[in-house]
Amino acid sequence: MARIKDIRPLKWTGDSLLLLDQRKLPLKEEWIECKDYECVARAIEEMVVRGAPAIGVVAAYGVVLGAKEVAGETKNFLDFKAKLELIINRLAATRPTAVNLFWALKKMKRIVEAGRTIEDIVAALETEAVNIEQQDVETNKKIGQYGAELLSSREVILTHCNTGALATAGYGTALGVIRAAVEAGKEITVYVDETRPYLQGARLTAWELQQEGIPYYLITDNMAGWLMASGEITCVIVGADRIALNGDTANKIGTYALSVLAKEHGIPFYVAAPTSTFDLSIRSGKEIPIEERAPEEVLFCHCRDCRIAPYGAKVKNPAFDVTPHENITAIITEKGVINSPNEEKILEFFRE
Ligand SMILES: CSC[C@H]1O[C@H](OP(=O)(O)O)[C@H](O)[C@@H]1O
Repeated sequence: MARIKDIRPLKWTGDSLLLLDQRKLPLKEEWIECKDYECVARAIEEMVVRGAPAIGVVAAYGVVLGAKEVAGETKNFLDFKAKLELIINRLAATRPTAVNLFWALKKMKRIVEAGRTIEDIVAALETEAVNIEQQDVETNKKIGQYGAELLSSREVILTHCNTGALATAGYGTALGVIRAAVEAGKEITVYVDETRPYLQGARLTAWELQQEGIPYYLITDNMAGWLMASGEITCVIVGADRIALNGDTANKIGTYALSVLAKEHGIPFYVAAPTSTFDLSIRSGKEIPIEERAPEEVLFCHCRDCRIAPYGAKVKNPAFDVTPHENITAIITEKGVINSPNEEKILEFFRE
C-alpha cells in the first residue's frame, strides 16, 4: 500500500505562523514567517496561502497573533475586545468567496465574546486555532475514506485547481480522496487541469502528486472536453469554496464548464468538501459572492516577467464560478456522501 507523505502548508510556532509560500512553488520551497495579524491578512490576499479550508485555519491563527499583540498593548478589557473585533474584521475582508474563512472567524469571535479576562481569551483563542487546524486534517482523511469507497479499482480522475494538502491544513479534500484511494491500493491516474490564470493545478497539484509518486498528466484547461469525449476520463473530483443550501457550489473558475462537459458525457462529477464549506444561510448559488481578482493575473505569466496580452487589453478575472447542484453527482463530506444534492437532501443530512 502506498505510503502517503504528510505535506503541511503551515506551522504554528507558538508566537508566529510559518507559511509555505505557494506563489513560489513548484520551483522554490520558501517559507515566510508571520509575527502579526496584518502579515497573515496580506498572506491570504496575496495568495501566499490559499484554498478554502487553509485560509480559515490561517485566519484563526491571525486572530491569535492579533490577540497577543493587543494584550501586550493594553490591560483594559473593553479596549482589548474592541481592538480584537477590528482585527477579526480585517481578516474577514481578505477574500469574499470561501465560507471557511468566515466559519473559522465566527468560532474565534464566540471565544472573544465569552471570555472573562484578557489572559483567558488569549489562551482559549490559541487552543481553538490549534484545534481547527488538527480537526481539518482529520476531517480531510474522513472525506478521503468516504470518497475512495465511491471509486472503482481503476480510475482516471480529472481534477481542477488545487484541493490538496496545500489548500487545507493537510491531506486535502478532492486530493484527499485521491490519496485515500491510492492508500487503499486502487489504480489511480490523475489528469490535472493547469487551472488558468493562477495555475494552482500546474504549480501546486502537480507538485503534490509528484511528491506522492501518484501518476498524473498535466493538461491545459481547454483539453478537458476532448479527453472526456475520447473516453479517457472516468470521473471528475473537485473541491469547493462555498456550498449553498440547495447544493449549488462555488469553486475555482472553470469548474462549472467541467460540470457541463461531465454531464454531457455521462461522467460522475464529485465535489469533496468539509461540512464547514456549507453556507446554509443562502438558498442558492446566486447569493455566493464571487471574487474578482487583479487583471495582472491574466495579463502576465505567473512570474509577472512576461506580458501575454496587448497594452490596453481589458480583462475579466472572476476567480470562481458556481456549479448548479443538478450537475453534481454527489458531495463527499467527512460525515458521509450526499447523492444528487438538493435542498431537501442537504437539510436532511444536517438534521441527522
Ligand atoms: C480544498 S478546496 C480549495 C479551493 O480553493 C481554491 O481557490 P483558491 O486557490 O483561489 O483559494 C479552489 O477553488 C479550490 O477548489
